[in-house]
Amino acid sequence: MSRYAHPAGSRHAEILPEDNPPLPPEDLNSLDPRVWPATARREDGELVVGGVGVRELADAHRTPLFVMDEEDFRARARDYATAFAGSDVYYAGKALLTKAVARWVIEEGLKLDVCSGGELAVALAAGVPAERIGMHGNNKSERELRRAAEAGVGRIIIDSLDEIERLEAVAADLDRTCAVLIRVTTGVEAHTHEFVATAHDDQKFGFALSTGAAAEAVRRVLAAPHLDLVGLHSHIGSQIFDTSGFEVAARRVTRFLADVHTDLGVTLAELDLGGGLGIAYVSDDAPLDPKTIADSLTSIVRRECEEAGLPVPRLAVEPGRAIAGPPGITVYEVGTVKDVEGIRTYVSVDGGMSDNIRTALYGAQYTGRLVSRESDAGPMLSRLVGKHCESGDIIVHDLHLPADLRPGDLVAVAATGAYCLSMASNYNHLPRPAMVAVRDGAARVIVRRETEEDLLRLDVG
Ligand SMILES: Cc1ncc(COP(=O)(O)O)c(C=O)c1O
Ligand SMILES: N[C@@H](CCCC[NH3+])C(=O)O
Repeated sequence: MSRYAHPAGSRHAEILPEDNPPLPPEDLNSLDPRVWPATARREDGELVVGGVGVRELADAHRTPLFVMDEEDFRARARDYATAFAGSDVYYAGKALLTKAVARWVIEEGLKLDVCSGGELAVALAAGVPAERIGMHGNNKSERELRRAAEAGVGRIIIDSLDEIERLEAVAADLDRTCAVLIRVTTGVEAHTHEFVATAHDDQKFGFALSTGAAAEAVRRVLAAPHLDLVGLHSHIGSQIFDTSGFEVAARRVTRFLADVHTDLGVTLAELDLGGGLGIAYVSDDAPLDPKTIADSLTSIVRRECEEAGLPVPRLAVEPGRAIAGPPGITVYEVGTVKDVEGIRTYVSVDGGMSDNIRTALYGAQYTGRLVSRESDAGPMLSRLVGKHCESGDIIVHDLHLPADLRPGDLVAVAATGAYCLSMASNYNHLPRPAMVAVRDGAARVIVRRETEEDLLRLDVG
């Protein structure tokens, strides 16, 4: 399973990925529909996505190139909206946020979660109605809070006592009331990498239920005249493949809703259970479908509320990866193929950790294929690496590519739509790649490639 690798000594060490390299796939040219975008197929041997061939894309837009299957992205957004009808689905913009992406999610009936002033600026520039935006962040500055309050965002998720004071002061100054949720940590440890698990007690997000911090936050917000407490928020982690963690978290938060009701006489109307739903990075990952998740979450919250004699709150979820990840691929050009005798073959491509930091950061697993042509050659166990000055600059640790792979071939890595462009850097002064949206045989640049001028633009010498 493509869980994350874990640092030595981590308490998650029991889920380290297998040390043995995977067996070669039966067919090196196959495109598993669980992993590749919905419209991906081969035509005359070449990968075509959204009706556009990768060679044409690479020639027109160069490589590395992020290619986003727009119809697949929209369909995934719609599936969430349909499965969670009657609830709110906030697309988590941290996964991937561009003006086009923001418009797609709004057109498909979702709302948008941002977690910084920069993401808020993109959302507003895209024309997203402020009331459909929710704002997260464990250290929102006064400036960010002011911008959000001035714009009239629909809700702000409170993450610290300092923020309660800060937002109250801003709202008072603007003479308006801000709707807020309180982010609570439930003590649920999702089975994921410790850098991305977010609901255990010993971390920076939210207010712990177990220590009384959450109850104190509720009291403070209720006492703030310009804050309107509408609900609670809980997010348990990322790349989660089963609902058990959500169920425990939902139960604990619902019990806390009941305590708030009994102790403070306040009925909170909203419950946001966050994002974190896993996707298939490799073929043996088995993600849950939105309907299963929706049914499970709604029934557990309903049951808990009935038992506690509470009205059922309006639910919200915040999927990011599950919408943006699978429809995106990265197309690279092979530059060098180096056989380190008796060990493995290193295939170097024209990007690397600057366009996909997830392998280096989390030990994330990916899969890839030769996509500019088909090949009958046998499998060559390869390590797909970038062009950065780091030996950890690895995109895919173990990947079977055809043994006749040569410089100039195009290789695509699947499921890179989420947290690749959004976490991209300019390390070694590599310009960040473009992203093109492909749909119905047409390609449209939605983020242009950086140039050397862009790299020098901020360097004022
Ligand atoms: C508060 C919050 N909501 C939503 C998400 C989106 O998570 P994912 O992209 O895994 O669905 C995250 C990121 O983990 C998050 O921190
Ligand atoms: N960036 C992470 C997920 C963390 C999201 C924010 N809580 C990833 O690529 O898996």
